[in-house]
Amino acid sequence: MKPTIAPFPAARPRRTRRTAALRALVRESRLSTDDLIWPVFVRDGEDVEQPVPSMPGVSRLSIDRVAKAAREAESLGIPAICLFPYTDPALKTEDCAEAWNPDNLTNRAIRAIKTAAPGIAVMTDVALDPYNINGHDGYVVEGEIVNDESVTALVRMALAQADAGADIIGPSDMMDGRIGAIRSALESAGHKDVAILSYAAKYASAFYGPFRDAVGASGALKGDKNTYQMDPGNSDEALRLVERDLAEGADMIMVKPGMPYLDICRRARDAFGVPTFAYQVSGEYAMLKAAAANGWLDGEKVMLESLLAFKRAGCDGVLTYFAPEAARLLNG
Ligand SMILES: NCC(=O)CCC(=O)O
Repeated sequence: MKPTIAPFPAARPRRTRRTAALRALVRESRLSTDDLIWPVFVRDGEDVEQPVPSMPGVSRLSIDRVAKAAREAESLGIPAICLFPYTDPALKTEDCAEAWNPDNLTNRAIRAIKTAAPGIAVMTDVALDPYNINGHDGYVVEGEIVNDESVTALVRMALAQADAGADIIGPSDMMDGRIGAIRSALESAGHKDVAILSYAAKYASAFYGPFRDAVGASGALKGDKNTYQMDPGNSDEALRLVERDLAEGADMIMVKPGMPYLDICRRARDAFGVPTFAYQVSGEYAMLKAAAANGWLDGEKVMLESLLAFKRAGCDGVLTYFAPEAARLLNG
């Protein structure tokens, strides 16, 4: 669409910016609590809230506290919560068997949330890194991250999460073929209504640093994730991956990280028109929090502006550690 604009002074675009009421009338994108997915870190214990130093305001929560957080999220109008486990290093192995333990942290947390806050959607993460002694999202065999064997394990993990009651499965591992494999396993197991939000365009980014501290993966990770996550220089490839994941049965797609990749959000939205999400990752959160703590930025304003930018870029919603803080402001 080519916008039509009369020559000055017939057109004075400042007319519609003159008052708050006029600006509200012509605003193109809006942020609401409906747009938020809240990522939460789960740890062992009872009544524990352990702050993550590189993510001010974010804590690892014991399951009882996760249930409480879910109730709070529900009352704030946040539609979904996404679980990430901080796994005891003693449970990390080469075969990653804890990943499909029906009683692992994530699966227990799903059940606790379903009891405490049945109205909220529970999203889970599918990748082996929280359970892998090597810190990688797939199996490591002789220094290589092997694809097909990893997919078999990821399917087991996803099935255990669906059995525990997950509403949305979020494969973040970036192995090839995992969406189709998970989709057909879910169908066969009778989980035909469990949705898949595919981390379709997940980049090998340095913005994940604080997250790896939060889930205790920084120490475990040997090497980097460049052979499976995307090269930050690529854009056409992201569209191919989104198309592939949709063809394999993804219901929704994600671009990750968020702020440095808004161009990818826009391209994906325009090309496919499917429910599109972005993940405003830990490093993005940490940057804004650090600048605000120093008084260099207005924390609340940059938070809301950064979240609105995802909507403008075509996203339906955003995974953000700011979710409860943003929701409180949005609810006024
Ligand atoms: N699979 C989930 C992540 O890698 C999150 C990254 C972040 O928040 O930095």
